[in-house]
Amino acid sequence: MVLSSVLGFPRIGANREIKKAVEAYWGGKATAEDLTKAAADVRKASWTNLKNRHVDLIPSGDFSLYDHVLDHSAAFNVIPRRYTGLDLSPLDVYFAMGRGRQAAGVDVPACEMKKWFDSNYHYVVPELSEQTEFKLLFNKALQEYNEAKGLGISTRPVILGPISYLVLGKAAKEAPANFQPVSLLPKLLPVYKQLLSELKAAGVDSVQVDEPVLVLDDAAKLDKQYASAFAELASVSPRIVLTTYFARLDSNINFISKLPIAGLHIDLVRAPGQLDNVLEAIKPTNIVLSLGVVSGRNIWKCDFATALKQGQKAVAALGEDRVIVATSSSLLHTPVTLASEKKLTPEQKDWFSFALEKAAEVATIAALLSGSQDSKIAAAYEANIASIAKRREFEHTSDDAVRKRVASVTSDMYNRRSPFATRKETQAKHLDLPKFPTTTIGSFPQTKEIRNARAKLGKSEITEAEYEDFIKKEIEAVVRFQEKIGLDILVHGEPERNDMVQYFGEQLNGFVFTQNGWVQSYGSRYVRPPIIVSDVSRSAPMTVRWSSYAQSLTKKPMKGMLTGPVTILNWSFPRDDVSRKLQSQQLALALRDEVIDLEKAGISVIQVDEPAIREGLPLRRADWNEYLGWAVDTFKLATAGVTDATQTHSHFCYSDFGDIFTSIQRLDADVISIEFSKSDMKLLRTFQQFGYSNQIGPGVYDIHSPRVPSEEEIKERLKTTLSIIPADLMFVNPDCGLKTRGWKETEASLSNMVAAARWARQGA
Ligand code: MET
Ligand SMILES: [Zn+2]
Repeated sequence: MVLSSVLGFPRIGANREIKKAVEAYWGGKATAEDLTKAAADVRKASWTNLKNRHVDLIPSGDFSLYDHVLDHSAAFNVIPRRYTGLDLSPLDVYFAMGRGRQAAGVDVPACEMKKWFDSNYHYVVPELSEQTEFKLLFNKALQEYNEAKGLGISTRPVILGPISYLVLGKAAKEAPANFQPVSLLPKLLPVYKQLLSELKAAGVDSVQVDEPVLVLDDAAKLDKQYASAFAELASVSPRIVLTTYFARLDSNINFISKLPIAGLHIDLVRAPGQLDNVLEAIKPTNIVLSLGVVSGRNIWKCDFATALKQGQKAVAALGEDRVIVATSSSLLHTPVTLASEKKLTPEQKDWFSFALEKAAEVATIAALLSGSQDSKIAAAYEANIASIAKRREFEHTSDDAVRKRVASVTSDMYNRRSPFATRKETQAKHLDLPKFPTTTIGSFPQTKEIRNARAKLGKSEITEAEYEDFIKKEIEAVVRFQEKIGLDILVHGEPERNDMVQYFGEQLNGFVFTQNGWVQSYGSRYVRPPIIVSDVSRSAPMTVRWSSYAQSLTKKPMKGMLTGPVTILNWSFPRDDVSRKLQSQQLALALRDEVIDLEKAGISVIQVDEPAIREGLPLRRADWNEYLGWAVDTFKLATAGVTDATQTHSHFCYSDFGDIFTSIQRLDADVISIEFSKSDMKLLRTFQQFGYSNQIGPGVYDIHSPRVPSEEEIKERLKTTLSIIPADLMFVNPDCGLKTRGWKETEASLSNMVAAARWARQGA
């Protein structure tokens, strides 16, 4: 019989219970016991729901209060010294690592976060060195397995594999320059052996060991480590199902198929082409193949016919007992359930599947492959065929004007009129900025009042006019605040925006929205990605009135603020019937019109944020050029329509930009701001090494933590930065927008930042 499986489930809870509970705990409004209880309730609901949808292999241990990589670090005693000896409970140490802590005499910044592969989820980066003393402090997978068992639900524990854990980590400060985290594998393995043998002793039948780094090019060099590690683990472990996702295994399958594993999971949504290769490699073995046919990364209903074809091929090669139907990855990246969506039309609802609906899909496909005679299964198949046909019909309706406009884009539309050096001079005259101009990344604190006003407007409890008034007052307050603090390029603060992508999606044609489609970005921060369903166009200016209102309040330059085409695309659920390139081009043309309109309205500094450009980079290097080609081009298409006097900015965060350095240069933005405050200076050295020619504002402090950086700290940072970046190219700004911060810390931090910039001016 073909079994069904789900690799992981959203943690937020159907009604955002976990977000609320965690934030209440942080705010001192709930106890640790309250939090533990909320977590247990959500786990119970998830397991029960999966069981009710007839999923055979239900995950446990994948739940997290903040991040699953952080969970492993906490359990493995990978706790940097700065978080110990502070007299904090283990739970508070855990949260301090995730988000920093500044209270009652304790002042520690958060650990670094990084994007989880090519998703918008961020994990907390383990810090490793020879001094790391791995110890199994607790066995989370076992605890949750037993918890489910107590509820009468049998589960398959999920853990992050040892090699991925190390590769995703970084060298701690004390480690020598050439230190490779993966060199710690022999020291880490005993911990995994203990963890796995405890699972086995508890009666666990099989365990899901995630090794997502196996889809990366560099994994080819780790073949020996994989062979020795899994040989050791297999001897003490329950049966191991090795899971890979988000891309293809390519030649790595050659060594993977020789590992002593019971099962292998591959992603057939992202990489359907790998099936033949993998089947051939594992056919002579006993390995069970888990087919990731239901997308864990998008929300379109699965096309059963396609999934069945893949499934039948696998069954023909391996037999029913060696095939599992699964989600392509954890469902962490999808919302919990369509059932909470009250505003989608029945037609739209019929297009989508969220996590719980996807669970039903894997179960149905598995039943179909097992030759089920159940009439409900047959009916589900019929219904799927009908839905898919209807969606295909809808997809064929296109907006001809938009398609024609994309086709008629000319090459001069991609380039500014003059080269950067000329523009820099023109802008210097036009803007009259001091040396080391200070600015922010755009958003100011999204206070409760702002969220309330928006909610009230949504429920028609206040009128449009009242809302406008409210937003105007907010903008005015933000402008006055920035003048008082002494910033040089001001922003309007983005109070009118719920989210930097959703806000634009709501005003563009071609998008639909969910009410409750929350997806975790980091910690307790969740976003509701819009869904692109058809051709994209702009009906009217989107930001001009707010920006020009803000500009009318001050003599200082007001920066217009837009989200770039690649980021809108990457942070939405894209269509799967046309290319990402085409969707990005359509977005770029809409934004180009907006940029030109802003300039016409007297806005001389325009920032087009592309924080997600790096995250959209394909995981396999062979695919990079194609992506970077259109990603950079579409950014340029969006921004290049202005005169030399207009200063374009762009912003990037959370990435290893070294990889895409030449593409960042090719964007040709006049100023870029980058997040790097938590990484080391390596990134800036890359810019130096390659001779980045335009202006740059390396984030001088970390906004993802409530912690206030001291003036001294910022000066130190400026000093180091200035040893690498020429003074006349340097801007001074935080590393990202301030929307998640409170006013108090914002005021303190920005004042320190401005003071540090003034100090730098004197010295320079
Ligand atoms: C994730 S990047 C955020 C950029 C946006 N302009 C903001 O400030 O918040
Ligand atoms: Zn950012």
